[in-house]
Amino acid sequence: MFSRHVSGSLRRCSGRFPSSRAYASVTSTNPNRVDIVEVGPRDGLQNEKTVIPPEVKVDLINRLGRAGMDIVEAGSFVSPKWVPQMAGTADVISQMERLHGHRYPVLVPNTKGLELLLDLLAKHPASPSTPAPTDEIAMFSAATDAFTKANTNCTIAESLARLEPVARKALDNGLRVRGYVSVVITCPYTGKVDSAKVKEVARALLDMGCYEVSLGDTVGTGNPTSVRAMLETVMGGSAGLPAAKLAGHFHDTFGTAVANVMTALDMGIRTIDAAVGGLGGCPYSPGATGNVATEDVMYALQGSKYSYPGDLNAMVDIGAWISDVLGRQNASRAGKAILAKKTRERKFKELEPKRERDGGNAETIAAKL
Ligand SMILES: CC(C)(COP(=O)([O-])OP(=O)([O-])OC[C@H]1O[C@@H](n2cnc3c(N)ncnc32)[C@H](O)[C@@H]1OP(=O)([O-])[O-])[C@@H](O)C(=O)NCCC(=O)NCCSC(=O)C[C@@](C)(O)CC(=O)[O-]
Repeated sequence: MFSRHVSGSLRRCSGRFPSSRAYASVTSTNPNRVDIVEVGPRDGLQNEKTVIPPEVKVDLINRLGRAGMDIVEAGSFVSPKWVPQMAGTADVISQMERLHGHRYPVLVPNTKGLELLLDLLAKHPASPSTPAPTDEIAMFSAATDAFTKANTNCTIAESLARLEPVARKALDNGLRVRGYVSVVITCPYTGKVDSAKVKEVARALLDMGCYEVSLGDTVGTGNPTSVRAMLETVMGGSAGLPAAKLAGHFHDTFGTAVANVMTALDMGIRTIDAAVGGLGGCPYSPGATGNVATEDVMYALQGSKYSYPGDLNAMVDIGAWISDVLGRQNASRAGKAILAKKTRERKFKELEPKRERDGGNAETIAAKL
């Protein structure tokens, strides 16, 4: 089967959710700079049917970094009994290229996961030439008990109680902490989700010291109307959460993920999670498809007021490469269209000598391609 820049200063957060170690998410002072958290190597690969060899994961992360993706979620320290695809993250993050100014968050579900990570970091300290494997964890809860139980074997309240000491210890060890709330629109087990619950869980994660909470439409049923309504609840009212502390994480099950990204940006959110080639899915969200494709987000933002990291053409090539390696369809619409255009242009160029020889008409030949 396996055949084959941007860095900016981190701003300390202030205001409603003070934490001496917390950081604002936006790495640029440009108010229209969109941070893309490339989640392909983690969210993308965790749902593959076969376990991906560490060298493929390392290759993917290295390619993404070289393509200018400056925040790459590199893996997770979860139970291998629950998500075998993420076993070997320690090897991956100690072997991957660590580029200065880039961030490589890893998912941690409990104290055990954090301890495994801290042991690894002790063995691979930063040096003047090489940054530490990571300086950031991501913790996750959800907006329904049913999903939290399926994903982490506990209720929401138990998960928050479990995560609180993880956040404290991570912050004490100089790590940034990001949070996730899953199933912010629909739960695969209980249906429509109450946005007030999303707000409550996101607030709890921010209060623990998360510098940002990513709101996950895990099932991918959201559309601009439901996403807007959810964000209005989360961000609205006197106790509304600030857009600067939120990120959007949209799966593309119903083909609305790019529209949902644009809705989130419209509402002031400036951090978007995306996966190259539209990889991914959550093992505990049956029927959901991959994340919004990074290439599709980049393409949608072209010519807009928004700037973003990374090189679209390089990402298109990586999307094609990893889809090929995994033997799966490339789920990026923009990626496939750009590749098809590149193929047409290459063929057109290859036919140039023949065209000249035959006195052929360039437009006629181009039309045949
Ligand atoms: C939370 C637990 C561990 C509870 O699982 P549990 O079975 O209740 O935990 P446990 O403490 O009884 O441990 C069971 C076994 O796992 C081991 N163990 C325990 N913890 C770890 C660890 N950290 N690393 C390595 N091993 C661990 C532990 O040592 C023990 O091993 P044994 O004694 O049987 O040999 C489990 O449910 C789990 O790992 N869940 C993770 C599920 C997951 O990764 N889901 C995908 C990520 S979330 C997501 O994708 C959504 C998101 C973020 O993308 C946003 C969105 O789209 O919504």
